[in-house]
Amino acid sequence: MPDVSQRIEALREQIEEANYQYYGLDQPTLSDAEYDALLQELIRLEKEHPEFLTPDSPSQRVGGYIAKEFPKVRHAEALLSLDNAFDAGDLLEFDRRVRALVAEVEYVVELKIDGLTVALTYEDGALVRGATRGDGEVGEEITANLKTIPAIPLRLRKQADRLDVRGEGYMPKGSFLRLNQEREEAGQPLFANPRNAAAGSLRQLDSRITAQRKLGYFAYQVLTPEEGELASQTAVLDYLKEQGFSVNPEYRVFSAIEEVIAYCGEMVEKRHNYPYDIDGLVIKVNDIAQQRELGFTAKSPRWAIAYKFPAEQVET
Ligand SMILES: NC(=O)c1cc2c(N)ncc(C(N)=O)c2s1
Repeated sequence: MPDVSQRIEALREQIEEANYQYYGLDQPTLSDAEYDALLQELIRLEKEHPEFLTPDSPSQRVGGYIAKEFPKVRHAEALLSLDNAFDAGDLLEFDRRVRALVAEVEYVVELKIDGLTVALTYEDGALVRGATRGDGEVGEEITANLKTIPAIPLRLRKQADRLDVRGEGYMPKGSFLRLNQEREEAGQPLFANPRNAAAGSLRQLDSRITAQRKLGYFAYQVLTPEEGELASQTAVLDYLKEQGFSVNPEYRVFSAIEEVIAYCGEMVEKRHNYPYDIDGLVIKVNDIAQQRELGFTAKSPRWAIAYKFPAEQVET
């Protein structure tokens, strides 16, 4: 009979691997029943042997920490907002500004998830802090709540002294519909949309409530790609996936803005084809060195722009 600490370690590895397969690779390996059985055994063993409990154990995903308030935390680098483009003219203008500064350019186009931006910090491979965007400079520290989101790894899969990740926390449409049904049955006020529901869920003082909200997370940026010798945005996305993050697979690379414009037109028709809300696309210069050359204006990167889908006629 392996000793308890070996059994606990084995359970943690199996559970985190199952999370990665399900949320990182979208290829589940365990059934829900098998997964729950492992998690229940881990929680039981950690209760019987608290000396083996560690903060990065997957048992912490069920929450249980009740914050009094959310401490403020200053971001390592400001989370700037994106300039917006609403039509082909705006995108052509963006491309002209880019090409005035860099010669050959390639664009990556990613889905703009309608959630809220969340910054994550890992030290020696462990998630040590997570924060909301706040005003871009200072956010709210909501680490305990973020640990309940299986798509956010508690430990990185590859060695990294320090890693700062940006991504979007969101509530899948299915979770939103189920939550509002429960609230309606309980006579509670309904959430207007998945974005509000995600914001409310991430800012719960009781992380057990966050754990029940079935939130998701798509990682899309690292702060210092040069450190990891990541030369392009597509290399950053591959790296994030290797590290165990859930990375949205719907991204395209184009070498001409006309192709980006055509893709934006296609996506207006497909915007409801996903199990989560999107409100546009994010177009970025792919090459990291060119992003550095282009730099930032006072409020936004020069190397990226958000294409916003046209407002829809609300059925009255
Ligand atoms: N405000 C921002 O910088 C961004 C906001 C978002 C968003 N809501 N969804 C996806 C991305 C992305 N894939 O880069 C970005 S970037």
